[in-house]
Amino acid sequence: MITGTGITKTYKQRGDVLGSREVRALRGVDFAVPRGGAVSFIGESGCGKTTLGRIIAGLETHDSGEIVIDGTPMTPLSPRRRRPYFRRIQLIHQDPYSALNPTRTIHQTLRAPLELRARQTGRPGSWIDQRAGELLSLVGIDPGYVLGRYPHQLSGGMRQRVVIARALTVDPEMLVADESVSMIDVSMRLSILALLKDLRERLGVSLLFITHDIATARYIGDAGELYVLYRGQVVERGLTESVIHEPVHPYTQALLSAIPVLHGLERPGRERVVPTEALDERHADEGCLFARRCPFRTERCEKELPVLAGCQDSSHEHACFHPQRRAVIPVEAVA
Ligand SMILES: Nc1ncnc2c1ncn2[C@@H]1O[C@H](COP(=O)(O)OP(=O)(O)OP(=O)(O)O)[C@@H](O)[C@H]1O
Repeated sequence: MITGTGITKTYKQRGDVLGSREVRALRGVDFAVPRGGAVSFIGESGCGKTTLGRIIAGLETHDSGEIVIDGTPMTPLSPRRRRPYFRRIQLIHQDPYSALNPTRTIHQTLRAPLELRARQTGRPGSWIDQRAGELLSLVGIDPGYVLGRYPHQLSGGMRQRVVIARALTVDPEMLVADESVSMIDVSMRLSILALLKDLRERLGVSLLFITHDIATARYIGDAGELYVLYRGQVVERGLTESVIHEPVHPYTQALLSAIPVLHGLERPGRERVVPTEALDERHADEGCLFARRCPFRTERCEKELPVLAGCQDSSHEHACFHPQRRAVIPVEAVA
């Protein structure tokens, strides 16, 4: 079980004539990924998804909050003592092209971490090549075909499978997949997603999926939870099917709509969700983070920040002063 409580992260960005500025990538994110569970984070570009994935995988530090892995809080531990915990969490990068060393064959790529694993677990040297073969078969590729090849000799889909096999060399408890299919051919995407689901079922690894695509989140996390992230804050969270079928936060509703228009409104004429580009986010830190784009905002929204809480009208949590089920035109309806 991996949990995070109140995770914050602020970056200092060097600016132009206006000087440097701070970007609050994460503003107190709470999450829980149960053993063998599936959790998806969804949100548009810049909402903090990648930052969160890297923090969870131990590749980035956070400013405040706590990550607890199997009951052990990480903050009091030295970086050296944290390492074995974070090794249980493997990040699968979105870009299989840059994730593999182009000068190494697939055999060399898998052999290095397996040698370490063999030493850690007291296994004989003969186990290493046998395990490399097993892992490649597990991810659906013929070891005989790929072991002697270099990454550039493989298709994008195969490369991504090798990246997944490499992640499995350390027997992880959780895979963090950051837009893992966005950079491979459309025809290959579904099979990689199916592979991740299959690995979850067969190996019992939990899956944290980070995406901007609602259809992907739905496919991967059908039996799990969906977190909707907006400007570093979780604005809606619950069972994936519940959030998708009965979203109550206007941002989730906009994400689910094929076009950013919400129907069934009490305030006709103001229904358009303002596109992000139209906003100067620097001065938008007061009140609800979504208020300036929201067709349902009231005075309260401009002054107070809503926090994540449950409500009578839905089975999941949201951070909104005016949560309401509203009809959404599903993405599939506009193909
Ligand atoms: N190393 C960094 N230095 C400064 N700012 C950063 C850094 N990494 C991320 N940011 C900023 O933090 C915010 C969140 O970025 P992040 O990459 O986590 O978002 P994202 O949702 O994954 O976006 P995308 O889907 O475009 O990758 C963005 O405004 C981004 O510009």
